[in-house]
Amino acid sequence: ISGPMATVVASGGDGKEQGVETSVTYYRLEEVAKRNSPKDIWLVIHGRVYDVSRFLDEHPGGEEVLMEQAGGDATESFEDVGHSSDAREMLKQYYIGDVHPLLVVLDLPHRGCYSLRFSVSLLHGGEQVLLRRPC
Ligand code: HEM
Repeated sequence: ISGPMATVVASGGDGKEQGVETSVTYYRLEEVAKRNSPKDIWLVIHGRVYDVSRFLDEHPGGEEVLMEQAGGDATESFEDVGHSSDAREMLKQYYIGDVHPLLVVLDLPHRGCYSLRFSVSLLHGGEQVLLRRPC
């Protein structure tokens, strides 16, 4: 992988909706991690990448909690708060792309143990892959 991101164009649905194409930009966690300054903040929530730079001032929970998660995976803290459905709806405004499942694997640490299950829907119709580095 040479660049920080990859863009994949997938045609949607069963092929009946002709001309409907969804373009998704995939980011590496490495690239997201760089966006951690007060003027440039990205977060990952449920595998999706959000640019919340212009949301800092508006967040009802304050900017500090967003700063703490800057450049990282905020899924757990986002869920712990029990955000309302309105809050979930707001996410769409800041969505910029997905974390690519394969790029997640490339970003995994070479040391330490982990066990990760993910689906490679792009390659094989939703097949589940279990990746494990034992302790
Ligand atoms: C783009 C991502 C986020 C959006 C759109 C968002 C949106 C909101 C909204 C609309 C509220 C008002 C209450 C509600 O409707 O649930 C809220 C409250 C809150 N948020 Fe977020 N939030 C985001 C990320 C986060 C993250 C990552 C944290 C990390 C801890 C967080 C912590 C909080 C807290 C603590 C409150 C409670 C404030 C209170 O009740 O006094 N939020 N958020």
